[in-house]
Amino acid sequence: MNRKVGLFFGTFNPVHIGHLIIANHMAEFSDLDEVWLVVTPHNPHKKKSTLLENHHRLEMVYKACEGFEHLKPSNIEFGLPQPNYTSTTLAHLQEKYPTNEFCPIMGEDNLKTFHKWKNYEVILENHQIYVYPRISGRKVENEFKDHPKITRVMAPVIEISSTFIRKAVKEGKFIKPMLPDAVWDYIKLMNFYK
Ligand SMILES: Nc1ncnc2c1ncn2[C@@H]1O[C@H](COP(=O)(O)OP(=O)(O)OP(=O)(O)O)[C@@H](O)[C@H]1O
Ligand SMILES: O=C(O)c1ccc[n+]([C@@H]2O[C@H](COP(=O)([O-])O)[C@@H](O)[C@H]2O)c1
Repeated sequence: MNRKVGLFFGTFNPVHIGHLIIANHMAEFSDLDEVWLVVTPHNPHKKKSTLLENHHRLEMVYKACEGFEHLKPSNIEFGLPQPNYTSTTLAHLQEKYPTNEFCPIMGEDNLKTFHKWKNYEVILENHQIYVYPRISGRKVENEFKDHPKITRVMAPVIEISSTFIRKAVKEGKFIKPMLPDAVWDYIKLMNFYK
């Protein structure tokens, strides 16, 4: 049987409830059978300076997904060339799991810069992209507006970022509700982001 797998890519430094709510919402309220949270070693558009090691970010995603039947952590990009281009990862996954149908998941904000991604036309040709709403100023008025390969899924908008969390932890703020409990505990235990 073909499984429809949503791919939620991110650096997850750290994974937070904003990520988890979207991933779970996609798994529960769209036709995706499951959602993989793909931990990216190096986003082509971001600096690596404040990044925790790959295995720590993966461990936090693993802890965040525990107890969610349809959410899975993925380290598939760890063995691929860096920076990690999504088109390369998709080609690799399709070869490894030929019967799965892979559908990248992205926020509406990412759709605005999607034309700058490497081989974005190839991604659109071969994959259905699932887009959820974000608050991000102006609406998307570009070539992707009513694109047939884009499926929109309504989901709650939760404006938390990993940047905010890293800064708050550094300042000693108590922000436990913004993170899955096990992730908060792990950050404390390991003394991350101090
Ligand atoms: N609060 C949120 N709600 C929904 N999607 C989010 C949220 N925060 C980030 N995302 C999206 O989740 C994916 C992974 O996010 P990423 O790991 O880059 O987190 P981030 O919080 O944006 O990180 P940073 O603040 O370090 O840049 C990206 O596609 C990003 O756009
Ligand atoms: O393939 C690309 O050209 C490309 C360009 C920018 C971002 N991405 C991927 O998109 C994911 C989310 O990006 P971001 O910037 O919203 O954190 C991240 O895991 C990146 O690897 C991919």
